[in-house]
Amino acid sequence: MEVSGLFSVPSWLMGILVVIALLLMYTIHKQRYFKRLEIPGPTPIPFLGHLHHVIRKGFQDMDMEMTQKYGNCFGTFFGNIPQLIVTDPEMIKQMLVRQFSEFTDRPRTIRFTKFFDSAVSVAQGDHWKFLRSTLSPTFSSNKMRNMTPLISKCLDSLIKNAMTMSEGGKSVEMMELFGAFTMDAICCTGFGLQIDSQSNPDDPFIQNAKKALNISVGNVKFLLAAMFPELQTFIREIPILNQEAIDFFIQATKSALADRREAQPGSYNDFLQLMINAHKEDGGTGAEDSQDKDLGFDAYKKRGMTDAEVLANAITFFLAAFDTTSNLLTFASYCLATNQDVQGRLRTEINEELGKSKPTYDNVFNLTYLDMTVNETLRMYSPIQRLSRMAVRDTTLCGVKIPKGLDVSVSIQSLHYDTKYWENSQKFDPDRFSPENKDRIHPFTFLPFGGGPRNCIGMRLALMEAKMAIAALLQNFRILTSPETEIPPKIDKKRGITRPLNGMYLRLESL
Ligand code: HEM
Repeated sequence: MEVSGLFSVPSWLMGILVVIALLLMYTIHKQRYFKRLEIPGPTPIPFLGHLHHVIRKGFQDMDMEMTQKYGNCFGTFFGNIPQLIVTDPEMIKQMLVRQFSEFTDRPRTIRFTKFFDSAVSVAQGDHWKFLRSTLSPTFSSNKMRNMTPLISKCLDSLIKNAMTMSEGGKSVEMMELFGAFTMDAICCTGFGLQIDSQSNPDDPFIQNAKKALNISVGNVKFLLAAMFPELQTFIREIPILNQEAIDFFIQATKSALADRREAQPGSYNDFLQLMINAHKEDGGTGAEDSQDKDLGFDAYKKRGMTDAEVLANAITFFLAAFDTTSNLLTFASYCLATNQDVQGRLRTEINEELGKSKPTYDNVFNLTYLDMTVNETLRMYSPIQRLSRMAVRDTTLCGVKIPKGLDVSVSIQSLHYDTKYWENSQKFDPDRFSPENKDRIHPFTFLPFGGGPRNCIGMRLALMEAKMAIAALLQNFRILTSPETEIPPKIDKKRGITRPLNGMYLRLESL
């Protein structure tokens, strides 16, 4: 082919150049999204957007650096998918609470395995409303109170395990200690399963939970979906979770379900049972039953939960509860080891209020300084770094135009470290949350469990478990740093969950 009569280019090369030009036009058009809305933000790289920052720095550091530079509302790109990052408390309040009806859904930025479309965390519209209203009663204070004996049993194993691991003054890897405790607690409170992963760190539940959560974003389907969001209708199965591990949990849940069907009515009082009660035998079966069309709230209620929904939600609870709660405990122990004054004050409170009594739901929720300490740990090391909503229709948020479908993400850590709201924000200081100071905390600047009607459904369970475990640990041990303790701990940037990169080694001295 002749170009302007000057030189000739083979047609195959011309074809390639045209395709490249079209692809470039596509990505440039996509990435002009925020320019069209007049929203500031860093310049994206064609196709990748800001994915290279996510991979290199992780969400936490990327969000904090960009917030410093572009303010509390700016646009970024996950591949070619626009994401508005917000840290303005007023905008957050509007989105999570006041304008919730316009932001009911979480974006399916990348549509992972179709199986999870039936999970309460992923479901949208009336399907979410139905699942949330069916599952919420499981986490009432009364249900939590009734679970005290189950957690108490797991605490006995935690203390026994801590004794063994710390024998001879050895450093204890706290992620391992608390990972096993959290797994035992989820299994018994959620599924009535008595596993003792604390005596057996190679327990398949622990191993598979770790495997399942080892999220990999380096696969071709994932990158294609980020670069060409339109293809997501066709690319529905993006295997970022480890399928072998998910299959393990599917089998474990199926066998727990089979046990229930043979058990006497009233034998179980956990959330698996609640789902079974809401389950309809002639509902759909199998993962294919996931929701592609919205039936409407009343029709869902009438239909009850399907097999696919029971399974997807059981597994979601496993996964949502494991890393979050165990990392909260890991960082709480680090904060106590590096702040002996706080640890001393907390032990005094525990001794005065509990003495030698075992921690229970009621007695730990009465401990003010424990609550302050847990909150400050959650501020500094929020296990979840971002929370997201999607506009279900065109709207505005505090004057900013938000088109339907836009992913609006709140950078939790940027908020938690913002010196406008938190004086000396790098300092661990539980007194920020004292009854006298609490009222001075700017609303919607502390969001470890999210906010509004779609906040964390498991918050009460997580706080109960964490508070009972800290109280039991301080009744039995002094937590100290060891030569292996990394101060400050490096954070694993490759995960959306805040966890130490190199483990958390501390010493536990028996009291
Ligand atoms: C320290 C522990 C935990 C932390 C920090 C945490 C944090 C969060 C956050 C930030 C969200 C998003 C909220 C929002 O978008 O506004 C969330 C949602 C969720 N969490 Fe948790 N979580 C924890 C423990 C748990 C536990 C123990 C469970 C279950 C047993 C759980 C189940 C869920 C579910 C199912 C959702 C989605 C709720 C919905 O979409 O309706 N989480 N969590």
